[in-house]
Amino acid sequence: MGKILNGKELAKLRADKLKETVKILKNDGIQPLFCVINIGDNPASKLYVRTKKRQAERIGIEEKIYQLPNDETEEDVINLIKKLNADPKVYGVMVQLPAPEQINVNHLMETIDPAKDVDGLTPSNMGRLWQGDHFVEPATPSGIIAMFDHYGIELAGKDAVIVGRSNIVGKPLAALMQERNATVSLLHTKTQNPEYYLKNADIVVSAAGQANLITADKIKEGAVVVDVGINHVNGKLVGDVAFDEVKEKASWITPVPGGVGPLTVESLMEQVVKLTRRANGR
Ligand SMILES: NC(=O)C1=CN([C@@H]2O[C@H](COP(=O)(O)OP(=O)(O)OC[C@H]3O[C@@H](n4cnc5c(N)ncnc54)[C@H](OP(=O)(O)O)[C@@H]3O)[C@@H](O)[C@H]2O)C=CC1
Ligand SMILES: Nc1nc(=O)c2c([nH]1)NC[C@@H]1CN(c3ccc(C(=O)N[C@@H](CCC(=O)O)C(=O)O)cc3)C=[N+]21
Repeated sequence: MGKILNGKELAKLRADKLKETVKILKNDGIQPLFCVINIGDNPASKLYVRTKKRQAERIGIEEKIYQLPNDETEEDVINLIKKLNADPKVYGVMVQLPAPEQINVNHLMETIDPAKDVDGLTPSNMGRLWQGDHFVEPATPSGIIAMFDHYGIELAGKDAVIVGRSNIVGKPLAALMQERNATVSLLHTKTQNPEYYLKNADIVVSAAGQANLITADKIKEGAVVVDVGINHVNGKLVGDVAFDEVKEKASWITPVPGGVGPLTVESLMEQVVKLTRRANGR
C-alpha cells in the first residue's frame, strides 16, 4: 500500500521555518508585502485568495487584495499592475487566474515587473525556468519539487508523466522535473494514447481537473502519484486520482485535500520572502 505524501504537514513545517526568517526581516524594518489582483467573482478564486491571506498572516506576511469587477478592462488592470510595480513597499504582484475573457492574461504577465513576479509566470521568468537559470518558480511546481525532496523521491533517470500542459502547472513542472534529470512527457487532450505513457511512468502527476481520470488499472505497480486536480463532485472535494484504489498500487500518493494544495500556498509565501530579501539585498 502506498505511503502518503502529506502536503499539509510539510507545508506547516516549511511555514514555521519561514516565519522565523520573516521575524528577522521585520526586526530590521522590512515588511514582506504582496498584492493579489482578483478579477471577477469566481467563487473558487475568492476562496483561494482568502486561504492565501490566512496563511500569509500566520507567517507575518502582508497580503493586499485588489478585488476588481467582472467587467474590468484590460487597460485598467494593466494600470493597476504598473502602479504596484512602482510602489517600493510592494515586493510581489500576482493575478489570480482564470481572468474574465475580455482580458488577455499574457498582456498582464508582460506587465508584471519580473523582480516582483511571485507567481513566476512572466515571460522572462518562464524563459529563465527553461534556461535552467531561474530565481522564482511557479508555486504549484515549486511545492511539488519540495515534496519530492522532503520525502527523498529521486527524479534522476525516472520516467515522469504530467497530465495537463497549463502555464501555471504542467509546463513549469516539466521544466523543473527535467532539470532534475527525469524524462518528462506532457500529456493533454490531443494525446493519442495516454495509457501507453501512464503504464510506463515511474512518476505520474495529474493536473487535468477531471475526477477519476487516474485509476489503478492505468498506472504501473509502485508508481509515485501526485494529484494536483481540484474537483467538486456531489459537494465533495476530490482530485483527479481515484485515491482509494490507486493508493493500493502506488508507492507514494498525495491526498486531496491535504496534498499539493497546501504546498502551493506555502510555496507562494516562500517566493514572496525570497523576492523581499532580494529587493533588500539579503
Ligand atoms: N492543488 C493546487 O495547488 C492546484 C490545483 N489546480 C487544479 O489542477 C487542475 C488543472 O488546472 P490548470 O493547471 O490550471 O489546468 P487547466 O484547467 O488550464 O488545463 C487543464 C489541462 O489538462 C489537460 N486535460 C484535461 N483533461 C484531460 C484528459 N482527460 N486527458 C489529458 N489531458 C487532459 C488539458 O489539455 P488541453 O491543453 O489539450 O486542453 C489542459 O492542458 C484543476 O483542477 C485546478 O483546479 C491548479 C493549480 C494549483
Ligand atoms: N495565478 C494563479 N496562481 C495559482 O497558483 C493559482 C491560480 N492562479 N488559480 C487557481 C489555482 C488553484 N490553486 C490552488 C491553491 C490552493 C489550493 C488548496 O489550498 N487546496 C486545499 C483545499 C482547499 C479547499 O478546501 O477547497 C487542499 O488541497 O488541501 C488549491 C488550489 C492555485 N492556483
